Order: sequence, then structure tokens, then C-alpha cells
Amino acid sequence: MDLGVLESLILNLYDVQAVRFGTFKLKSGLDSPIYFDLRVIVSYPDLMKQVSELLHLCAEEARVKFDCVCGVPYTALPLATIICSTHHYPMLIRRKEAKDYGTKRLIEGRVCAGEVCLIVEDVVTSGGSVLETAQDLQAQGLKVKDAVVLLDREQGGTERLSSEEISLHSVISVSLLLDVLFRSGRIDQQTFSGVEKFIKENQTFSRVEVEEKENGKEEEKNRSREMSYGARAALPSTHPVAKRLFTVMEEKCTNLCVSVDVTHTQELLELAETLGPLICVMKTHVDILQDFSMDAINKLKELSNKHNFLIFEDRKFADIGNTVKHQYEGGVYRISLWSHIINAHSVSGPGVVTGLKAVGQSLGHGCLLIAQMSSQGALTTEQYTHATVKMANDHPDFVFGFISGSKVSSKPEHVHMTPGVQLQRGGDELGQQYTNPEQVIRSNRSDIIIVGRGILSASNRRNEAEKYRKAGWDAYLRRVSLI
Ligand SMILES: O=c1ccn([C@@H]2O[C@H](COP(=O)(O)O)[C@@H](O)[C@H]2O)c(=O)[nH]1
Repeated sequence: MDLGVLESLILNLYDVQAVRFGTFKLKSGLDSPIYFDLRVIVSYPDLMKQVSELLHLCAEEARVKFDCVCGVPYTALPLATIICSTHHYPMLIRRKEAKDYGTKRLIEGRVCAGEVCLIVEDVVTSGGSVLETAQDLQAQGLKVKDAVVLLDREQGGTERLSSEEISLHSVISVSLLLDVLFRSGRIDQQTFSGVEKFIKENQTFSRVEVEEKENGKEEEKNRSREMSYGARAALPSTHPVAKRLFTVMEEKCTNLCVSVDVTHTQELLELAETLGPLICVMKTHVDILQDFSMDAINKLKELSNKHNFLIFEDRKFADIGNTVKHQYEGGVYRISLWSHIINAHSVSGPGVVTGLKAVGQSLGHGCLLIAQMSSQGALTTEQYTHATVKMANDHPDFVFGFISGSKVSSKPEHVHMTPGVQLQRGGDELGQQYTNPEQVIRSNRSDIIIVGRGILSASNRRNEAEKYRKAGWDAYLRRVSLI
């Protein structure tokens, strides 16, 4: 979905006071710093039309197949009506209570058992209202596989519905909304952070709890505890870059590194702005940029300060010490001036580390050694990996971790970053192989997931990045037995 369109929608919603900031008592009794009242949009016909079109587009982009549409009463009813009359779908209406006369039907309209019904909703918090509607439809023999919502408050609705095998597709997320309102000056930093904190602290669904209840996996909770990122940051032997990285991860609740493999600086900077709040590291390949400039790099540095993430230039140095020194310090890209993290192949021997260290150590930067690669047929044998770990141990003042598919060093001060990550397993036609976040973080005990096309090829990159952030972070919490 076009980010510009979503931004203008968010500003319109703000202008008509469909989103408000302050202190609002919720049904649950909680005081919320943000409140959505989408009912007001019925007074703005253009906005109604825009919202209905985007809901429809959202279903289309997610390739949802359905025979009829049902809006969750009441706010979504007119939205469902517009979608149905514009795109010629049969509509169903769910009553909140069965009338006590006449047919006593809960679902009005022509019900054809076996047909698939798409649910339309305005705002989702826990997913409870969508679920109730789905249950009433299912009771009539209809199938419900998908729901579209204008705004996902990101408080567990997606996960709750997914546990009931309903996919929720949202036009906007609360993170995007906050981001746009903050960037446009409608809300200040304090409001932004207050709402963000509220959302994080008021999650309504725990998949783990459900799984544990279902499977009686009580012993899961008693698994031996692993050190947290925060505890590893505090170790005296942890390299300053690793210290900062672990601290950022803990503060921002993220172990996601996005790989911004794009060819223009504008897109790179847009991604840094949009995804910055969700990541701990942004990984670049500056040599694929068609319009590289130090000006763009300076802007990237500003964004890394603003959103508190580290920059990692994935240059994969692999030459003799003298050459890598020049490559790191000079040339067009002047990597040592701006990249907090670099990486190197160990194939050329320890000279590569000594050469890079001569440039980067005094600048406070650090290096990862490539111990394993994600591509099919990679020549990184067990012996090679072992020798790479030894090389790292010999240079603790500059090497602080590894690029690898799994944990290769037993030292808690070492950081492991893993590329080749997507939510779906598989690969590409050029040998890339994907593993999912749960496998990487929980089973393979790596620390950071590196995700490129999994996020970049999504229609809503911010939402997709949030899915990866959450998947990576939840896997980490499970690993250290915090949930
Ligand atoms: O073994 C490796 C080392 C580095 N990479 C890099 O990570 C990203 C992965 O991108 P996807 O789009 O998620 O496949 C890319 O920049 C690679 O150069 C790797 O994939 N494997």
C-alpha cells in the first residue's frame, strides 16, 4: 500500500478527531493515553469512501478470497456497505442481539453455508469483537478465514485471531500512526513515547500461555535460564560495541537487524526513518547504491542517533591486511567514518583483523567475523568455523562476534548475527536459504536476525518489520524463559 496515501489518511483521521490523545478510561478500566473514535467518520463522506477503498485494497493485496462480507457492528457496518455496493459483493449483517420477535436471526441476509465471509472492522485491540462475529457466522455454516481492519492497535489482536486461524490484515498500525503524527509535528516526543510504552505494556494475548495451557508444557518455564542481553552488556569483558548493541536491544525490545539492500539513498533514508524505531541495527551494502554521497550518509548517521540503532556496513572484507585497511578507511565510501560495525572473512588469516583494527579500534568501532554463510553450498566447514572463532578470541579488542547461522562461540560477550531469515522457510533462485526467527533465536541460539527481502518486498514494510521484531523478540523471551 502506498505510504503517501496512508500518511494522508492518518492526518485526515487526526484532523476529524477520530484519534485523540489524553487520558481515556477503556472498557477494561485501564487509562489509555490514546483513543480512537472511528464513529465520527460517518460525517465525512470522502473519508468514508477513502477508508472503504483502502480496506478493500488491503484484502486485495493480501489476496484474500471471499464470497461475502460482514461488518462488525456498528462502526464497520457502513464501511462494509460501501465495499459491497462498490465492488458488488453480497453483504451480511450481524445483530448484536437476536431480536425477540419474527425470525430471531443473528445474521441477516442470504446465508449460503460453506461460503467464505470476510469480516470488516474499524479498530482491533484484542480481536474479541471480530472473534464474536466470526463465531456467529460460523454457527450459520459460513467459513471465516480473514478479517480486514482499518487500525490495528497492536495489542495482541492479530495473534489472538491467528490462534483461531483467522488472519487479520490491517490498513494501518498504531506504530505507523504514531510515526506519521510525530513526523508531521501533530504529537510531541513525550506523547509518542507514552503511547508506545502503553501499547507495549498492555498486550492482551500471550501465544505462549495458550500453547503451554494446550500442551501442558509447564516444564518449558523451568528450562535453565540463559543470560539476558542486558546481563551480557554488563559483563566486564564485553566489547564496547557489543555493550551498546545489547543495551539498545534491551531498551528497544528488538533483536531485528534490517538489511537495506536498496539502490537509492532516498529509499535507504526513508527506511531508516520508518523502521528505525523497530530495529537494533541497520545493515547496508553501500556499493549497490547508485547515488551514494557522504551527504546521504550523514543523514543516515543522524537517523541512527534519532532512533538509536547501529549501522553495519556488510562489506565482508577479505583481503590482506594492508589492502583492507585502505578499503575500510578510504576510497569513495570512507566506511570507517560512519559504520559502527563491519565484518570480515577469516579466509585470508589474522592479518585481515589486524589491518581493520588499525583503523577502527581507535574510532570505537567493532568487527564481526563471518563464521558461516547462509547460502547453499557455502564452503564454511566446521573446521573453518572453529578457526574463525579462535581468530575472534585472539582479538577481543576489536572482534565482538560472528555472522553465523547459529551460536558458534560459548562466550556470552560474543554477539551472533544471522542472515537468511524469513517468516516462511524457503530460499531464492540464487542459493539463499531461509530459516525462521524462532529457529534462529530459540533453537540455534543466535542473537540477532538479519532480514532483507522478507521486509523490503512487503507492501507495508513497517508492519512487516514489526512482525519480524515481535517474532524475534518473543523467541528471545522464550529462550531466556522470561515468558
Ligand atoms: O551468509 C550470509 C551473509 C550475508 N548475507 C547478507 O544478508 C542479507 C540477506 O538478505 P535477504 O534479502 O534477507 O536474503 C543480504 O544483504 C546478504 O548480502 C547473507 O544473506 N548470507
